[in-house]
Amino acid sequence: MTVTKYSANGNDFIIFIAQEKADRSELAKKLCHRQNGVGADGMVVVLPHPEYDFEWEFYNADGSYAAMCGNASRAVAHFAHEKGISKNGKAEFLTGAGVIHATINGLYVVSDMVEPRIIRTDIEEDDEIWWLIDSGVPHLVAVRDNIDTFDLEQARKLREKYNVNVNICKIEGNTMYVRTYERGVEDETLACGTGMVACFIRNHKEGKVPGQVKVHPKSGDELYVSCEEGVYRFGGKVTKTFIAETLI
Ligand SMILES: N[C@H](CCC[C@H](N)C(=O)O)C(=O)O
Repeated sequence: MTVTKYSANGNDFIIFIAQEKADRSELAKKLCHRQNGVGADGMVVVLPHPEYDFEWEFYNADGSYAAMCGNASRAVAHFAHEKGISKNGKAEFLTGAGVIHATINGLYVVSDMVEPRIIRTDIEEDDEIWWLIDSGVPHLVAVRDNIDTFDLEQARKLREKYNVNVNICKIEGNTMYVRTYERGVEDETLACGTGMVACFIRNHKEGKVPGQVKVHPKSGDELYVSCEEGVYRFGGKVTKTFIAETLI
């Protein structure tokens, strides 16, 4: 089977087209395995849809299904556009969290995120306040002055306790820095789109940042997140890295 590999600022994905929905958890585990497979943080299956350009299935590297993935939404929009599945610089597709509208301009892709939900703003863990925000998938967000260190043991505990992705972030002027421990990868990733959006939502709601910020994830790449007329938008470059014929 031919698969295409993308990196969205270090968050990497295997993408392929299928005609039928299926439980592809085992396949995702195999293909995402860093040594025995192609290696990726997640796997996206592009499926036909009667109303939208396509529908997707998204799986984390551990085979778990997730409703949404911000970085994969940008990568798959570019993939679909290049394949002619979507046209005119736009892609409109159905995810587990709702319909995503993406705009493709060369390698720069912007996804309009689904309506987020601020679930809790009062979670106290280890003497700091975390917000629980669903930006397509659930995220805990803490804001710190310094994110040079990220205690992954603490992140793992919080991930298990709340079944979420765990983010720490800091602000410097109109620039936000984000580090994310990702559910389903069970480690820190180099970027997490819904995590960057969740961090922006907290800081924007707390009046700490304007309506658009530059964001640097762990990879150091530069992306942006904005809130325009109530729509949370997330943009950055994507890179198509490989086309591979799978033998497993
Ligand atoms: N690990 C997430 C899904 C992928 C999110 C992330 N890769 C993104 O870019 O939004 C979860 O299971 O909730």
